[in-house]
Amino acid sequence: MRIVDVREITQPIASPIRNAYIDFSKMTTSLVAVVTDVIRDGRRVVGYGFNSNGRYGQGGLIRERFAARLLEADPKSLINDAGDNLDPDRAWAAMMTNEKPGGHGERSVAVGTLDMAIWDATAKIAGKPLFRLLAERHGLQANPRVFVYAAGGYYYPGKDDDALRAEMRSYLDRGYSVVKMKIGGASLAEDRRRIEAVLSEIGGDAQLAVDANGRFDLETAIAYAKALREYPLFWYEEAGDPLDYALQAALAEFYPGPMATGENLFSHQDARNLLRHGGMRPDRDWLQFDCALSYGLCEYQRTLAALKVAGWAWNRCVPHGGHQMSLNIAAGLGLGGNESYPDLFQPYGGFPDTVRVENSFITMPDLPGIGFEGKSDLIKVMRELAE
Ligand SMILES: O=C([O-])CC(=O)C(=O)O
Ligand SMILES: [Mg+2]
Repeated sequence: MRIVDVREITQPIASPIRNAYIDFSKMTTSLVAVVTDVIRDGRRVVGYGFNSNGRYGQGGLIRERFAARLLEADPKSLINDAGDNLDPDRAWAAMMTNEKPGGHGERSVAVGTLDMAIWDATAKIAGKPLFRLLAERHGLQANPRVFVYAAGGYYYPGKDDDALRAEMRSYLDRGYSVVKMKIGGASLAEDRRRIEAVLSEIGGDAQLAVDANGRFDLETAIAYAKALREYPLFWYEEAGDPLDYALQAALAEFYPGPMATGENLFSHQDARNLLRHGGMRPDRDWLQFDCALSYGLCEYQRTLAALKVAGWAWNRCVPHGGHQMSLNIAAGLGLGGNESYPDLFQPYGGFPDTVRVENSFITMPDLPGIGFEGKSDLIKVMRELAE
């Protein structure tokens, strides 16, 4: 068996929303297909992947380096010892041939996108949902019930507090009991007003998390901490620059509630540095590393190993990104849950069509692979690329 083709297309996921750092008016994603010569249920097995929102499509890197290396490798070097399936770690090693360590940049997005497709193909060839394959590999019991929260609350031209409240109410109506909104894209006084509007809307029905997208310097991060700690927030996310571990550690002195960060750390070494130097507290804080931005699931397993060494439980991880790949990792390896964007980044984000959110939990259906075939709008664009 072998990989016979790797395809990439860069697709728009643009919208007029804005967080404290960027707008999404030109946002794109790379959609990739890893085509194999294996037939299952009368169909050629094709693995699919895409990168998470927030970083752009990686067509150049994928086509020039990472897909090219997969196709140039000796096919036998990419499969397992039994010769009956792909070996994602061997494929990962082939992609990373002649890449120096450090300076992770955005090649981690290109590799993470292809890694998603390789794991999708691997689980399909094994005839199992990825979350079950992962649980077996780790000697764990899969738990198809996964916590999900609704992310949104963006700044948007002309959006007033009533529109923000209506948005949050609509997430509650769709089964969520934790919602997230953006802060840091307005003055502290304005953000306080927005937060209070949402808190009064959701009352005791839900909890609110806030996300500053790395906008604040230390002084501003602390000024917000002093204001935010008066509210019963689910978490205070990405206050400062993602690589400023000293800022994060200093912030912990002013913010006794849960902090969250990690979506812009793209390697297990960066994650380890956060745990070593970022003052994050394993009893209450949350880690948001997103495999689709950070070299994929092969690397994410190394990140989880680093967590264990640092004394962190895997259920402190609630990945960024709202994709089914992280849902599988959560269900297979016991993460604390996953992000979800009920109104954004379609058709890539979200759940298979049959899935309903109840009390902020979903149940994973038993679909082979990552489960893309269960989401009709998504599998349609995927098949246009490769089948
Ligand atoms: O607005 C973004 O870039 C997405 C984000 O931070 C999140 O989902 O936590
Ligand atoms: Mg965020």
